[in-house]
Amino acid sequence: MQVLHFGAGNIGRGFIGKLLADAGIKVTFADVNQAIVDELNARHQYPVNVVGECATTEVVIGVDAINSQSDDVIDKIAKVDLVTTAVGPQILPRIASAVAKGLIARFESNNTLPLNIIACENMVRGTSQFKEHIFAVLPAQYHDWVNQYVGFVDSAVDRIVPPATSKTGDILEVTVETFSEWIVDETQFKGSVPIISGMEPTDNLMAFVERKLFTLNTGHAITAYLGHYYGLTTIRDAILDERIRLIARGAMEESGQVLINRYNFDEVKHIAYIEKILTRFENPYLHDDTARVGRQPLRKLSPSDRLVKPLLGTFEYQLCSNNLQIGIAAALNYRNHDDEQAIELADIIAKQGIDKAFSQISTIEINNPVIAKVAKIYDLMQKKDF
Ligand SMILES: NC(=O)C1=CN([C@@H]2O[C@H](COP(=O)(O)OP(=O)(O)OC[C@H]3O[C@@H](n4cnc5c(N)ncnc54)[C@H](O)[C@@H]3O)[C@@H](O)[C@H]2O)C=CC1
Ligand SMILES: O=P(O)(O)OC[C@H]1O[C@](O)(CO)[C@@H](O)[C@@H]1O
Repeated sequence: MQVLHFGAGNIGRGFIGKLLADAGIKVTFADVNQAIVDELNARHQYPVNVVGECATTEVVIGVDAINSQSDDVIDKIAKVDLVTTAVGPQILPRIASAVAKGLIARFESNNTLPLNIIACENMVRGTSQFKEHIFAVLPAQYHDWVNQYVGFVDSAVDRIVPPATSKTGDILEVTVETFSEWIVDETQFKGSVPIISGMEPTDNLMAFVERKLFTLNTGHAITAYLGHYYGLTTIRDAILDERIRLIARGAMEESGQVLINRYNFDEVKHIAYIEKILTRFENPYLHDDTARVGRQPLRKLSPSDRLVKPLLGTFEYQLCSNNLQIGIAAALNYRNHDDEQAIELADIIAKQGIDKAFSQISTIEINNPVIAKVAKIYDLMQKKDF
């Protein structure tokens, strides 16, 4: 089996590429970072530090790489069995055209073997969204053929992999936590579902996607934004701060009540899931900056993402949302001159005022009482009086 994986970054090298290579699959990375591409082709292997109570270094072998802006990508897509991505949601539209050209090349070479495409991004049904970008640039005459032979498989991906500086200066070295979870929608595959150790098929993907995104990512983002508010630069320091921990845990529990109502999750197991997440945030072997976890606050405040979507869920089931409101106010209060979206967020608030800005970003009606409640907390935070 052969895979083309877009994005030789933290998740690409540290999770998805590793898992596939460990399963004996031939992995080719496609990336825009030529230094990484060259190094992968020079060595065909790289080290992964798996850190937790027992630390090990595992070497991923047999890999190579191509530049994702070269025509090599088109040739590869014509031949491989699987395409995966871990590039970031904002990059998916940018690689759609290369993938569309690859699918045309596959059609022209009459390759009717099943191809499956899996986007491994922090998104709800990210592969389905990727398919829309691909179909927007793929001429209509190929749509039926692609629908017949190409599976667009949604997934949920969970492993904390912050950027880490190698002691030896190795640009390929990556450091990951022990925990990992990759869940794929078995109903969307073309051909038989491949058996790959570490890739778990399910027929109930939405429950897993929402459980991960609206628990781990909700708590993580709130920890990052409150950490920033209190002047703490790492997730570990932030989650060890009792004020932040209470709110992050409370927000995960509020979001959890929505999930329990929606998916009938077992309450005791869900609380245990939250506790496990809190220990993962505390991992003393990972250095994870609040700026990484809080990156792109406009995306994180959008209606279908980890902050506002759980809040909307509390309206649906008439549940309490005090901690989510604090977390959202902290996100609105996030300022970082190195983050384009944080700059844009500050600009929107300066021009429109907090009430209108939050209403516009979240799409919540301006008259909804939650707008005023969040704005009040935001104002206190602005005055450093929260
Ligand atoms: N790092 C983490 O702990 C986790 C990240 N994720 C998700 O995985 C995705 C990737 O995140 P990271 O690996 O952390 O980011 P990263 O920034 O470490 O890696 C992204 C890679 O994509 C490459 N890239 C950018 N433009 C490209 C293009 N046009 N073609 C090919 N490659 C391109 C970059 O050069 C980089 O190597 C994101 O959607 C993130 O939300 C999900 C779970 C955990
Ligand atoms: O990658 P994003 O969506 O910007 O968000 C950062 C999040 O990604 C992760 O790194 C992995 O899920 C989380 O640790 C964190 O909540």
